[in-house]
Amino acid sequence: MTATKGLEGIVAATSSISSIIDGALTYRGINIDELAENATFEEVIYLLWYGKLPNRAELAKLQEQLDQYAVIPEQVIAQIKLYPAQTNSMAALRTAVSSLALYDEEANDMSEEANLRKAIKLQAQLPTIIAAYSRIREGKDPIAPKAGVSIAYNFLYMLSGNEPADVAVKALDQALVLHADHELNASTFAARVTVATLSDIYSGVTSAIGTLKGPLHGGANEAVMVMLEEIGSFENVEPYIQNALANRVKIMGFGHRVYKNGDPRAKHLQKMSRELGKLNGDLMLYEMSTKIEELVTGQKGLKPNVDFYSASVYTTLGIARDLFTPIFAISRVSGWTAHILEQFSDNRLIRPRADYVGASNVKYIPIEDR
Ligand SMILES: CC(=O)SCCNC(=O)CCNC(=O)[C@H](O)C(C)(C)COP(=O)(O)OP(=O)(O)OC[C@H]1O[C@@H](n2cnc3c(N)ncnc32)[C@H](O)[C@@H]1OP(=O)(O)O
Ligand SMILES: O=C([O-])CC(=O)C(=O)O
Repeated sequence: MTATKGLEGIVAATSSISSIIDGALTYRGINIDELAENATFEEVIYLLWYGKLPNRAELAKLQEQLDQYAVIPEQVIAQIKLYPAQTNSMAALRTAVSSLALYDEEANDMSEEANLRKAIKLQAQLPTIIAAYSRIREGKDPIAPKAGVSIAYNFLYMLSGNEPADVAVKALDQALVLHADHELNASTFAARVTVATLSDIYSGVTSAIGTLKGPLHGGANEAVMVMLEEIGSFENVEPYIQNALANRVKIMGFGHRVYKNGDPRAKHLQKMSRELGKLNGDLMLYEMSTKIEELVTGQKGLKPNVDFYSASVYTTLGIARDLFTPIFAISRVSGWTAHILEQFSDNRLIRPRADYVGASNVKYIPIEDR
């Protein structure tokens, strides 16, 4: 038995949810470019869960269900109020999502209907949790979700209490479409491993949130913003990046395990970053980002991934840096739950082997002789 470090190139599941073939990403067979240009996030959620685009009645029913479940239990709000002031936003989300299960009577009901209902609840409640966490730490009261509006609208509304601008809602909605699913990425794999033991869907999503948090995965969008802030000016891009590359420092938001010729989602976020920058009358972050891309791609051949331009997009939308990865989770919970439902539908325990490289034939030494 020989191990493949990081399971690179290993096919570990069959799935009909999303594919990456020859550098092209599809959700249920539909190219991401078409979805990014035309679909709403709610249509994508339906597509991922049910395998087809919804008609008007089906979409209206999903909207009704999301409205019905968007309010989070009072006890979860009360717990968020007790989190220490400096709590990491993804740790807060992970803890709050785990505690949702405590107040859901059907948390351990493994029937298909209950699992689908819990997927809808999770999708509806993640934005409410993150917005509540954001307001509570600012010393403000959480704002209740509105009915009849999109997840993108509701999230921006619950953050500020103001009606969000159409352009902001549209940009966030497109970002949510682009982040919704991505084959067997690390957090989705973690979710599938968890539920393949026949553990519950809340446990699966909690595992996934913990996995998305890391800077080699979803945490990279926040790390990109940290880098942009450290660089601070367009003039400083070149010396900063040259120094980082010379010292073999990883440039956040570049490279990908699967895409070697570029992430098809990045161009949409780049375009959004430029358009929002123009509208705001401030293209500095966009221009710094394109300069970083020119240098990193030119010298290392590494291309930007989905996390790179999302940093300037979210900042231009006025969103706090540490909410970037939680926003990724608002989107990706649609994919995680689709994969969890798929795993349940044809389950087998996921239990690979390890190539043992430790010592052998070692004798036990009594404690007094050590
Ligand atoms: C939504 C997402 O999860 S997208 C990914 C988000 N993560 C990031 O943006 C973090 C930065 N990128 C990375 O760390 C990596 O490219 C990963 C984690 C995405 C992919 O990792 P892997 O497939 O394991 O590639 P690995 O880290 O082995 O890199 C291969 C080579 O490219 C280099 N490399 C890869 N990414 C980068 C980078 N961002 N900056 C500089 N060098 C890099 C590595 O140093 C390595 O070089 P070497 O062979 O000379 O040692
Ligand atoms: O697929 C991956 O390894 C990471 C990624 O881009 C994603 O999860 O969107």
